[in-house]
Amino acid sequence: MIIKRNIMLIGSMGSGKSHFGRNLAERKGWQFVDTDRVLEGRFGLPIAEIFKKIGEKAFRRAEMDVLKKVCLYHEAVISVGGNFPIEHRTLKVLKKYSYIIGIRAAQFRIVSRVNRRIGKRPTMDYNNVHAFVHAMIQSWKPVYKQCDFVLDTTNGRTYDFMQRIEDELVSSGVQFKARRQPNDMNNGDDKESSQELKLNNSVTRNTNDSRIPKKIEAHKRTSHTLGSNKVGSNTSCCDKRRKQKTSNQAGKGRKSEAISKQRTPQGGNGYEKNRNTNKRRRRTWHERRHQSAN
Ligand SMILES: Nc1ncnc2c1ncn2[C@@H]1O[C@H](COP(=O)(O)OP(=O)(O)OP(=O)(O)O)[C@@H](O)[C@H]1O
Ligand SMILES: O=C(O)C1=C[C@@H](O)[C@@H](O)[C@H](O)C1
Ligand SMILES: [Mg+2]
Repeated sequence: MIIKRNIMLIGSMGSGKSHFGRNLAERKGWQFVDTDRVLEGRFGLPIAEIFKKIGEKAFRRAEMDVLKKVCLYHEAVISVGGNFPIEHRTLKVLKKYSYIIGIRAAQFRIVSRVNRRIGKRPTMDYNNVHAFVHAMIQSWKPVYKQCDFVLDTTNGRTYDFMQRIEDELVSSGVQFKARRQPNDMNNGDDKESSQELKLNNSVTRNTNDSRIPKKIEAHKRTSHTLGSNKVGSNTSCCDKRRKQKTSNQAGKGRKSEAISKQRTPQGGNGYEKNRNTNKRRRRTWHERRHQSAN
């Protein structure tokens, strides 16, 4: 049985990823995540503006960062940006969690779709859309070959496409793992999840191990830091504390010894002097009684 967490739609610009992603999520009652919208939310700017502000390299890094996080979502339909350079290595990691659907369309259809909103796609050459789209489709061909399923959206109704996807999911036998519920803590799902994340620590850091109480975590962190970076000072700190404790106890012993020496009838007036501190102290009722008994 194939088990995945979510469905991811990849494909060239204007192929219909966002359009079908939204519809599919609605149909399945799942959440819809569009990496373009996530980025826009993060930067508070439209895609083209983000591009202008931070440049293509930083944009791709930010996009990758979003992808690494959202690919771990459960029961989500995720639409990826249309110019995301999906390499074999990236796709392999994404496939571990996501059922990958490649969305494609014929050149003429893509040209008509991208021409609807000129300027929205920062890397698109709007002066030469046909040639640009042609080259883009060629570059996507090898990627579609690695998808779990490819949907051609050139002609047809959205409803029918949704039905085709559902049929394909049934025939492929893929099952989607639901998000862990709080009372499922001991069913091993949580353990598996953190192992997966550790295995792919290039994907994301495991920060959601809620089983470790915060105090213990903080303690662990402190002892780790002290233990690894400042071994000497940690040891001496403990030693100092231990020594102080011992000397306090010893001090108490000496004090009581000094007092007991004064517990003599010669002590007289109900007061006694501590030889160490040279201070006078009123004896307690018990001490006075004991003294008089002596
Ligand atoms: N099957 C369809 N029927 C009618 N309109 C469609 C269909 N598919 C996509 N569109 C329209 O085409 C345009 C581009 O589609 P969409 O934004 O979904 O593409 P995309 O693959 O997400 O593109 P990008 O990679 O740029 O984000 C949108 O205006 C969308 O409404
Ligand atoms: O031109 C581009 O590089 C982009 C265009 C849009 O399709 C976006 O989906 C994408 O994130 C970036
Ligand atoms: Mg889109």
